Amino acid sequence: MDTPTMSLIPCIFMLLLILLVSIFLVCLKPKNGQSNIKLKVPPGSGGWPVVGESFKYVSLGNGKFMSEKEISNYIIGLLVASYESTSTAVSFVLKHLAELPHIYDEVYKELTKIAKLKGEGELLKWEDIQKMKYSWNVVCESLRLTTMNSSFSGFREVVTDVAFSGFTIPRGYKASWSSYTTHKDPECFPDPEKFDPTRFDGKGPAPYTYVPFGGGRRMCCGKEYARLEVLVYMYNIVTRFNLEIVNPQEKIEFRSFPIPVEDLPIRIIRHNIYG
Ligand code: HEM
Repeated sequence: MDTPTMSLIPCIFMLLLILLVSIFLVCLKPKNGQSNIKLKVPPGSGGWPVVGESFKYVSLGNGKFMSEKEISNYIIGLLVASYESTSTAVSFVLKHLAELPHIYDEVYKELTKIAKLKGEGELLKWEDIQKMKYSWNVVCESLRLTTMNSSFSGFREVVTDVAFSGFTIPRGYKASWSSYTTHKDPECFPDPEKFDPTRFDGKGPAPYTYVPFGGGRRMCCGKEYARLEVLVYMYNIVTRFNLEIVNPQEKIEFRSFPIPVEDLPIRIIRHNIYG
């Protein structure tokens, strides 16, 4: 019988979208009439307002409510920042695991050890996530090589004149930063194209050389949540399936997010860690 092949990206996108919308709805639901944000629940909604509608009722505290433009900006911001980033991260972790059997084997050892200490079907606990050190190093290395913010990350105001590569960027200018070149700089990461999770052992890379989540005051506020999502996903895949890449020559286009041009087909082969 043929082993199943699936195009992972659409499946991952769909699962994460459902998860995010569910979490969002749970956050919006007032608990015993009390909520962190001031919500006026639309009449007849039974306490479960739909996402877009709900924003209309969030008070800005000065008797004003959000405009439709602001609402759509927030929703698009939420989708791009949280859902595209994490689903892309998961896709590339699976790609690296499928391409590099020696890395898969180490992750498999770590994750099955955790699984076997639990009952079959028992859910992960917070302490289990803390034990996934090698697996997290693999995620970090995957994020380094296929950095999300490949061409553009956002703007920073230049606070002092900066001389760079024969150019002067004057104080007060807005500069767009990207981690792509830093992550591939051999001075920061020797043999930069090599997939090597041990770079993150011990103290790991020097400060501000590894910045997939940005840095400073505007650093990604979803980092820890993303870590949880990616590790839980990885655990559930690796403890159930072996992975084989279908087209090792598949090209990756780097737009604002890296995109495998053929949707990254991966062959999944079921295994049972309990024998
Ligand atoms: C692997 C997954 C993720 C990556 C690689 C990522 C990366 C980033 C980066 C590079 C920034 C810009 C940081 C800066 O300017 O210094 C950012 C900002 C942000 N991220 Fe993430 N992110 C991820 C997941 C998430 C998730 C899951 C959420 C929400 C649940 C989220 C919410 C945000 C928000 C709201 C901002 C704007 C923060 C601000 O401007 O103060 N991100 N993210």
